[in-house]
Amino acid sequence: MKTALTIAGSDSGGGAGIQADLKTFSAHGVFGMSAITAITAQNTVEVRSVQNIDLNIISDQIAAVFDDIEVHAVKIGMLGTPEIINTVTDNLKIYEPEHIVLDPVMVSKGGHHLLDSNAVANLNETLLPLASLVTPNIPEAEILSGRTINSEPDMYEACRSILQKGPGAVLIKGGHLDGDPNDLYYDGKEFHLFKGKRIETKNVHGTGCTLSSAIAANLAKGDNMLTAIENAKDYITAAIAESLDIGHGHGPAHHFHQFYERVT
Ligand SMILES: Nc1ncnc2c1ncn2[C@@H]1O[C@H](COP(=O)(O)OP(=O)(O)O)[C@@H](O)[C@H]1O
Ligand SMILES: Cc1ncc(COP(=O)(O)OP(=O)(O)O)c(N)n1
Repeated sequence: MKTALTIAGSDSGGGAGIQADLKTFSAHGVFGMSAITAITAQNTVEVRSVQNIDLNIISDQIAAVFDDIEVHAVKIGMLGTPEIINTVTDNLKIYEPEHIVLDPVMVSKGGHHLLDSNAVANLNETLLPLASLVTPNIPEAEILSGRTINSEPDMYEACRSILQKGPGAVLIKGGHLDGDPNDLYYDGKEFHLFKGKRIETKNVHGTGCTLSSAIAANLAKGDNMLTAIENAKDYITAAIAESLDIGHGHGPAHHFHQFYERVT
């Protein structure tokens, strides 16, 4: 059985964070494991409060998994502070997993800051160079690249700037632009536009978490990077198309356990 580890925050509402990641791993037939970096009191409407986890406990969770179990891919989500970023980086340098998908979570859909603004430098300098793939949304890509992104052509220059910070590849997600949600990939050699069709729904909570963990699951199962992203894009599109009207805000994506049976 293939395995994947998510290093991320908990969302009590179950739509994003660790909960979305583990549901996604499971739907892909991958055994999911977790190292929790923060506990958020969150629902489909808002993030009410956040408790960051003690650095030693974060470190111990990662070590406990790697010391015992073969990890085929790692997904990284909410990290919160410069100190948490440094702790995670130090551990990844020790265990050197083959695939690291970094979702540089900064702000929740409801506008709550999930990453200290003074932590972006740490993200750029320490963690980005270790990532096989970094998957910012448009506001995150603007911060990482230092460029304004108003259109698809702007995404190309932002990809180039982010790649210079050292990740193996970058995928800028286009969900926050008007029009169809196309995601742009760049690995220094080629660009690839993963085209989407916009689904009219408010229920898009946790879509970024779901996409990045689906990519990690597909890499764990042996897909190459482009195939892993293509398959993950199909997964998130189906998960949004049949997203759940749970709660009073942005409902969650629907994780189909029969996803592969449905499409094959
Ligand atoms: N309304 C939508 N219809 C179809 N796909 C969408 C929609 N909104 C977002 N997506 C896709 O979901 C994924 C996550 O997108 P995005 O919303 O940009 O990230 P985040 O959740 O990190 O803010 C991307 O593949 C994006 O293209
Ligand atoms: C604990 C936690 N981690 C990450 C997020 C952000 O998730 P994302 O997939 O970007 O979804 P939205 O917040 O934009 O709905 C989160 N909210 N909580």
